[in-house]
Amino acid sequence: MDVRRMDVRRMDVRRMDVRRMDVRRMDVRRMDSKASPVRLSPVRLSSVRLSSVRLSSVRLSPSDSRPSESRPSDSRSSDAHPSDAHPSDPSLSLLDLSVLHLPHRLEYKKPSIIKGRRHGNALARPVVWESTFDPELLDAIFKPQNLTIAATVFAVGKYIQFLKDFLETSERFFFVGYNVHIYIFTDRPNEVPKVQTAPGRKVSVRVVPSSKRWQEISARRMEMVHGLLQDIRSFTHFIFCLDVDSKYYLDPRSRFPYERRPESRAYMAPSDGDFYYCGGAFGGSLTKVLEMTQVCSKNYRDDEKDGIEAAWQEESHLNRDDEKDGIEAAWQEESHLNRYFWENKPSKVLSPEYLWQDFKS
Ligand SMILES: CC(=O)N[C@H]1[C@@H](OP(=O)(O)OP(=O)(O)OC[C@H]2O[C@@H](n3ccc(=O)[nH]c3=O)[C@H](O)[C@@H]2O)O[C@H](CO)[C@H](O)[C@@H]1O
Ligand SMILES: [Mn+2]
Repeated sequence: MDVRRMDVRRMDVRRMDVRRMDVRRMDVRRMDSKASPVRLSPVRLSSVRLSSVRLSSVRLSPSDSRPSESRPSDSRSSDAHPSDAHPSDPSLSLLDLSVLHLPHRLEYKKPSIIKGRRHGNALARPVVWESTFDPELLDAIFKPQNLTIAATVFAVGKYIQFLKDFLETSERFFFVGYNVHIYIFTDRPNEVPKVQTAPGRKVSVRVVPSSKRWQEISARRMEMVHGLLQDIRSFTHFIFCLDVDSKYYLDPRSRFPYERRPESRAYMAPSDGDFYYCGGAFGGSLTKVLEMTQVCSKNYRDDEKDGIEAAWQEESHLNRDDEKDGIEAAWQEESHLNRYFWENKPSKVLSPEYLWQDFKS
């Protein structure tokens, strides 16, 4: 999937709002699940941080999901452990105190994400960002409490192919050191990959009906998750319900999508780089931007003139369009921009809040 082909909108931070855009109307949907070199830049993709790692996701067209005669009541459970119950644990009752109910039809100003980061927003609820918490401190407080964390993940139809990555990266990043129980809902129990789990962690499978409509698969998760929660409520403290087409990652800079071919003037060695800067929002004083655009455009043109295309054409990391003419840096001007900012550090770096991937609007 090429995220560049998706619509990235410029967001005015003063009027920032969660946008709802149906990604299903985009080309991405028609992507063949077999041919899926996913190029997601770490900065570009909206991400969720759980336990200090990013969870990024891709989606497939679930067109080959099979209809099924079976009904929801076919769901089988193989995972209840009532003997583990510790209902008197104080953290269970504490959770209820955190619920705020909105008085009927009260109108109020939209909470600010910007102010909320430092001062608490209109809801007196923090917006959780990296650096607004200290993972070591949280672990020191929560680990001794012997908490049980559950996660649900649906892998129906061909989405089963995502499960291996999901499970393997969960094992490495998702609440490491806690009791973790992952509940897989699938119509293909025989295809669930075997993944080695550390002590205290387990995975179990619940069989659910197939469906040919992805809308139904996605929507019926609420009902099935609800059913599961009834079974596990007495011995589970927290639950996270996750898309299976996700995986956790902590990318080293050697894996940033910089230009990696030494022939290019945008080349970045594996040990180079600070951040991956996206090309969709930059600015500054006129003279600085003038310098920058001059260097980048000259380097781009000189690369082109050098006719290194023969060598480049063989590069496997080129996307299809690049292969055709073989003259562009991996990510065109963005690659040159990244090289430039490696040598000439920008005076300010904007967070991904300033240019967010819009999946929905
Ligand atoms: C990252 C994110 O915000 N994802 C949400 C977005 O979905 P996405 O656009 O990410 O949709 P999606 O195709 O990932 O479907 C959601 C999930 O349903 C499951 N699935 C779907 C199709 C299928 O054939 N088999 C299967 O198992 C699977 O776990 C998948 O991860 O909008 C959906 C609305 O319906 C859900 O709210 C998703 O949670
Ligand atoms: Mn998804």
